Amino acid sequence: MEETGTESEVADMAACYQGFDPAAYLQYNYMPPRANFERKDSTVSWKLGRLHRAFTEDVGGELLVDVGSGPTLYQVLSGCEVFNKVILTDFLEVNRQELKHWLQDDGECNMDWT
Ligand SMILES: C[S@@+](CC[C@H](N)C(=O)[O-])C[C@H]1O[C@@H](n2cnc3c(N)ncnc32)[C@H](O)[C@@H]1O
Repeated sequence: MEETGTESEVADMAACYQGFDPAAYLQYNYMPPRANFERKDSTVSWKLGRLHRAFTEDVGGELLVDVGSGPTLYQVLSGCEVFNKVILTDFLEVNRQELKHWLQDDGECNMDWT
């Protein structure tokens, strides 16, 4: 069967992400020195603040679906307060695995989100 334009674009995007390393991504983007959850003036603190505001003032409901979660879940932390169920998604198995490690608390995750 012939691929549609959308299927082909998704396949191209998946190819771009091959070799994606969740541990390196988390280290670079969400750990000091580049990121610091302890500092109020850091980018991650700003993002958490904006997400908290959006979730507490603007939206809420039964189901929150985060598309392209990557190996992170900070983006839904405030959402957990106002949605009954949260689904994290990613087309990379390595990212889904990273999140499963944290959920299962098996000591294999690269970042502790608690
Ligand atoms: C920038 S990364 C993760 C972002 C992460 N939530 C953060 O804030 O750092 C974007 C993720 O989206 C995923 N992704 C891209 N296109 C997607 C699609 N069409 N369906 C599902 N996941 C997708 C990639 O695998 C990648 O892990």
